[in-house]
Amino acid sequence: MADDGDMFLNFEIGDAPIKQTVKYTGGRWRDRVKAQKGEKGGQTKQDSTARRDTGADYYANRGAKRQRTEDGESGRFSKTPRTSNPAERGPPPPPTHAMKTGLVSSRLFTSNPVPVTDFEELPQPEEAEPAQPSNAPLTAEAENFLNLGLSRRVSQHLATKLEMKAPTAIQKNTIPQLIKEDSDAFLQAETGSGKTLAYLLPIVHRILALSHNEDGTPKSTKVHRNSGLFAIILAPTRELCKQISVVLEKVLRCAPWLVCTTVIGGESKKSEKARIRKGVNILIATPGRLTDHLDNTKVLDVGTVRWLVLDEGDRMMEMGFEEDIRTIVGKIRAGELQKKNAEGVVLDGVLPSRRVTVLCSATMKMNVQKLGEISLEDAIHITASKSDMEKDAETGAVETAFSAPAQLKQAAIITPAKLRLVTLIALLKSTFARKGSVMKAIIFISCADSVDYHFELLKSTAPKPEPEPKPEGEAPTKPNIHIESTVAPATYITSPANPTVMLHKLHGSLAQPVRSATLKAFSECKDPAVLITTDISSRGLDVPAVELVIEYDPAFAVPDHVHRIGRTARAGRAGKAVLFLLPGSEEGYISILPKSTPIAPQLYDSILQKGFVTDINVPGTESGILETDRNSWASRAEALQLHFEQRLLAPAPGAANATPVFESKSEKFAASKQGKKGKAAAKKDTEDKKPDNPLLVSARQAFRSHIRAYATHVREERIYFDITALHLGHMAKAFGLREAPGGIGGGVSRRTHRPVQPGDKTNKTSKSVGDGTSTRKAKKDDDEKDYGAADEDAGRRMREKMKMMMGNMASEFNLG
Ligand SMILES: Nc1ncnc2c1ncn2[C@@H]1O[C@H](COP(=O)(O)OP(=O)(O)OP(=O)(O)O)[C@@H](O)[C@H]1O
Repeated sequence: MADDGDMFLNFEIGDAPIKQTVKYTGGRWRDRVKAQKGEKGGQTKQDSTARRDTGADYYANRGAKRQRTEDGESGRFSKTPRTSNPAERGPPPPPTHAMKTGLVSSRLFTSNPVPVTDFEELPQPEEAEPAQPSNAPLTAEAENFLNLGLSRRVSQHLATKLEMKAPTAIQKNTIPQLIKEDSDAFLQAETGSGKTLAYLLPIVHRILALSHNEDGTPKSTKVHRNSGLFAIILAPTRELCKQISVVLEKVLRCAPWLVCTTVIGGESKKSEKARIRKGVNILIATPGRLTDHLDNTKVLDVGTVRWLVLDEGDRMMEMGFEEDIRTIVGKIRAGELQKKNAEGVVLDGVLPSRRVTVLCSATMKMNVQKLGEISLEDAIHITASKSDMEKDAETGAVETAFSAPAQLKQAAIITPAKLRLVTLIALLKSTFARKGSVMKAIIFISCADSVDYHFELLKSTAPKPEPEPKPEGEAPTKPNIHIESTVAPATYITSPANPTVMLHKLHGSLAQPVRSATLKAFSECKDPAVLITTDISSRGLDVPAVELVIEYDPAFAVPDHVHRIGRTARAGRAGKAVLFLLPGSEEGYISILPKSTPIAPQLYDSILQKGFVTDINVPGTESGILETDRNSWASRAEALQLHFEQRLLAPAPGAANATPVFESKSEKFAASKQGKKGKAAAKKDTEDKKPDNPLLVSARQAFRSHIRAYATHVREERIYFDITALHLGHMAKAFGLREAPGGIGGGVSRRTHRPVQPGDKTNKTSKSVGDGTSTRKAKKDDDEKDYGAADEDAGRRMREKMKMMMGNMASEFNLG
């Protein structure tokens, strides 16, 4: 679409926050007065958090009129420069190539909202004392596993084979309790503090005690895989189940006669059933799948089950597993507790004489209390700090505070919506600027569509290199088909010093083999690696080399934020978490985040400066680098944005005669206006629409899902994430779109409308998914929100916003 200033005036205002006061400076004075009057009648005083920038940013000297005509956003900023203007931090860069050629539809650095944070007043991050790790193992001198009551066999195995000489604080407090007592327990400790082993080790120790004495000598009783199912561990995601299973398998190498297995869906129930039938002592399962087996396959005898562990209990409740958990708890409790197993081995006395439930989480939401009511009886609250536990025991109340690991460095980047994408790339570029500086990073994004889009946008478009020929007689290595669409080089964020960075994507709409293979590829990647993901990866995921977590979209609730950032700084290691926030009300969110050290808000410009200090690699171009006529970071940022926008508008093969797909009503309007100028011009424009570029389709879909997701922040936090204050036009820019596409407020289900991506579950829109479980179940085994009909409240609010926007747009058109 041509960059018609007038047209943009109309369209951009339509995307603006509803609360914003619009000042009209273009057109005839009569129209201006009329519009201003109309505006006064309909709007309250402008919210300070939605203030517009002066438009002076980098181009202060260029005059308001010129800006208006060039960026088409006239009338929405005052003429007084503001102090937080980045231009004051250095000389304003001259017009870039993109600006001169007129190819920029709306400039990145103008008309951005101004942060409310006074950055001058803030202490510099480096001033803060480095904190001592709070989730690290204790020193071997202070404590060891043997002293906690674990058998010599297990303790030695931990020390020699797993290189764990001393327990962590939560392990120190949990292990003796679960070995000696048969009461229910609620384990609450920071992310990465070793809760998994805290509950696994006492279980293994006690099962082992059926057949072995304390000193490791065997008893006359033999225990093997058919001796009974003794423990069931439930976790919300398949990934987490697999991870727990891997940890348990490592521990069980000291007792290879004991067997654990997983039932998690994603593979045939028949094969799961066969595995259970062969005999299993510890079962790890997702609630939906376990209920299915208990209800339908009847192979599980729960009479010998002594432990039920609910790992990440609050997440399971959040995902709608309440009914399944009730069923599981009910079925386990209903069956008679067998004092002896089928072979006559006496279980009571060695194993708990009652059924023990262990609830486990780093955070606690209200729904955990509900879960506690369903599953726990007189539970003891175990935390990492003895004094907290004593306080709880005294008061009879459970302390709800939770914290991030003390050594985790946290920062917030205040970035206007338009600059989000380039700032993200700049951050990644500077992160991976040197080889070996950071090995792995995770980027959290609110929804699967947006993950798909950002992966497609950032991955290399260059054809895959041919595999190196093998010596004669040697079979060629087979490429892993499961990761073909989820792992690719990330050219844009590489540098000459660090030429290979691998990009990965993971979300709940991918088929299970793809999910497992991608996670494995990310964990085992020897090159620096980035994982773009949804909250599917926020819980429990333990990839030790993750040094950076980026919350590109803030979490939907503070506890989720704690879990996300907890993917780094695990078991005493260092880590950094960076949160992207929009200027304005989102900045207030920092005040409610748990932090051991202050979260340092930073303005985006320093990130851009650092990231775009060198050329940007661009896949598929002749020179291999992004060309700008000036070597300034600002011009690189603009050129990169333009490059993305052009990639989106590039014609898809054979699309010239296709029916145009308009991004929004305003685009349609533009086309019809063109029509008035002449049919030939209109036809050309129509052909220029490049309708079927899959990246453009993906960008629109990602944008829509993003906006819907934005509306689903928990109620208490919506004062910071106010959908009505969101500038849709600016946000569209962060998706490489020139303006916001329509169709946001329809309340349609993301899953049914999402374009199918390679590697996606094949029949997710049909009733039956994969192995015959219902769609409802398949959804529940996934761990993402469905931003569709389910969130009627969000849909309603979006519809209201769209209605008001449309109203605004219509009145704006009258000005033209
Ligand atoms: N005693 C120990 N010594 C050394 N490393 C340990 C010890 N216990 C656990 N770890 C390591 O700490 C890491 C985190 O453990 P784990 O995944 O159990 O944490 P968590 O508390 O469950 O975290 P989250 O709440 O995020 O799920 C793992 O890599 C694990 O191997």
